[in-house]
Amino acid sequence: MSLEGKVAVVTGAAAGIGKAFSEILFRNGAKVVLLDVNESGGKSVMEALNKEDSQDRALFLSCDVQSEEQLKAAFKTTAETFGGIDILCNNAGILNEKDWERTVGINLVGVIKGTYAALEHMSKLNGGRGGVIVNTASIAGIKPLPSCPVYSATKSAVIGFARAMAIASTMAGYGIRFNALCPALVETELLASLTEKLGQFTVLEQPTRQLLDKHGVIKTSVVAECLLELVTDETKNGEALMVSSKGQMYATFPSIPPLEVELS
Ligand SMILES: NC(=O)c1ccc[n+]([C@@H]2O[C@H](COP(=O)([O-])OP(=O)(O)OC[C@H]3O[C@@H](n4cnc5c(N)ncnc54)[C@H](O)[C@@H]3O)[C@@H](O)[C@H]2O)c1
Ligand SMILES: CCCCC[C@H](O)/C=C/C=C\C=C\C=C\[C@@H](O)[C@@H](O)CCCC(=O)O
Repeated sequence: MSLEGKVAVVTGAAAGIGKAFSEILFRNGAKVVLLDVNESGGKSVMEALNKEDSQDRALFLSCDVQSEEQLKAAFKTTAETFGGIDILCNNAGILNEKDWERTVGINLVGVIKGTYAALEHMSKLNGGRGGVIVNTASIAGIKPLPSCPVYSATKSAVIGFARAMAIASTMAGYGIRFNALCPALVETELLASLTEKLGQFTVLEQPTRQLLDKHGVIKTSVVAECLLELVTDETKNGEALMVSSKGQMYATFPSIPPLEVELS
């Protein structure tokens, strides 16, 4: 699928991985709507992108993914401004074991709210053009991080949500592909101030830091290249793409023959 003229929405676009997603989508020809709670960061990413050509293809809208109302308003503005939505990156996320309910609210509930609000514009059942939705999960959603049990749980959940929605979409005819992207450790602010973020699991901070020392961190641009693959390769549906300093690999999940129910 070519990105020329396509309309993409990225949550958590003001910094880190979301900023890199916005840049790669924009530079491949998409119109990109950047959603974030960080207004100054979001506006500066928008302005930097719009300086790259003269078509004003980047738009920042302030939006907290915890709010269904704000998400619906942002998608409505996107559709009215650019004439539809083809791509959604549910990327906004935090790591905070101390405020674990907020972590669930942003990392999991925010992804579900974003997806359902986007379906109103993207699903062929609602008059949309179809397209692709990618959830930013984490390798911690496949290989749990003991110091971050709630974070790990939210990331397993968004992988499961993408896989189930992929089957639902095929069965119901939404015309939307659903995938999850699972990075290892990435050079962003999410890895800063770990001591405060781990809460009662601060006792496990040392082995987590050793993980960082052992494996290092990857650049956001490497993760963005993986997003491009999931968005443009129309054969990818219900996939979880892992990426680390060792390279990239699609996750395989066990089939459970005696319990398997044929759904598609
Ligand atoms: N950095 C890593 O090592 C790593 C690894 C795997 C997965 N991830 C995931 O990647 C995603 C992006 O994280 P990052 O590393 O770029 O972090 P980051 O902190 O650099 O960026 C996160 C962005 O999300 C925004 N945000 C936070 N809460 C929000 C909300 N309620 N509504 C809208 N925007 C909000 C922030 O303002 C920020 O701009 C997250 O889902 C994270 O879990 C990160
Ligand atoms: C505090 C770092 C948070 C990073 C979150 C991010 O989403 C990336 C996670 C990437 C990799 C996770 C790997 C998990 C490995 C564990 O199963 C185990 O091997 C590590 C044991 C070390 C420990 O923390 O106890």
